[in-house]
Amino acid sequence: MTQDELKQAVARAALAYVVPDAIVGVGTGSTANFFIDALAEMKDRIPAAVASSEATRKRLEGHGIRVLDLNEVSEMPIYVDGADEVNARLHMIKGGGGALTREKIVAAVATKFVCIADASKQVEVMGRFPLPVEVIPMARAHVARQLAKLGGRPALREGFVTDNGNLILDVHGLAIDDPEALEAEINQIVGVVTNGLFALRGADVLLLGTADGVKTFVKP
Ligand SMILES: O=C(CO)[C@H](O)[C@H](O)COP(=O)(O)O
Repeated sequence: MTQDELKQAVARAALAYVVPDAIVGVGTGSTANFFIDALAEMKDRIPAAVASSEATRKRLEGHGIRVLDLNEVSEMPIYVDGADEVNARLHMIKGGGGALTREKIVAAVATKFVCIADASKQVEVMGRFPLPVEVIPMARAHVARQLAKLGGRPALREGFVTDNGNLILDVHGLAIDDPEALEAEINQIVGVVTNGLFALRGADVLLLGTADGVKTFVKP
């Protein structure tokens, strides 16, 4: 199976977690796009969705799915999104598409985070994928110096501005042996909006696309 077929398979499997008559939170990226396309088939059974990026909002609306502002929503049973890396504790690195902050905010409101990923995203130790950090533009150099003190090599994502008008530093070479501690530590740096570690609030369910079919992992 191709990587896209694996992504499509997990996207379809995630439909089983969508709660009829309830709002669904939707992530960003190519796997999330397959989920949006699959969700369109059951759009009559969901009242609306919340989008984690402008790209996702456009794709949902393109399918005729109503998109609500998160501030209008107090309960959301599930949030479905992809990941750049995911470990056995269902901690993730996210933000390859630069939508990490909105993804983290929408996920925080959801009761259950369903991660959909092809098998290439499963890792023992996270960190091969550079960790995205969203930064207020005037703090870019300061934050880069602080990240270097943590042992990372930050690189500005050239020509990229987030939906929030900020910049992304992609941090290479970080040793991520304690993802929860590192997530908290990076978020303490003044000028950081958030970082792409999703460990303090990881996924609750991982649907992993493999050559042997979709495997389900539940947060230990
Ligand atoms: O965090 C993300 C976007 O900010 C994506 O979920 C992550 O980059 C995975 O993307 P894809 O499904 O295209 O592999």
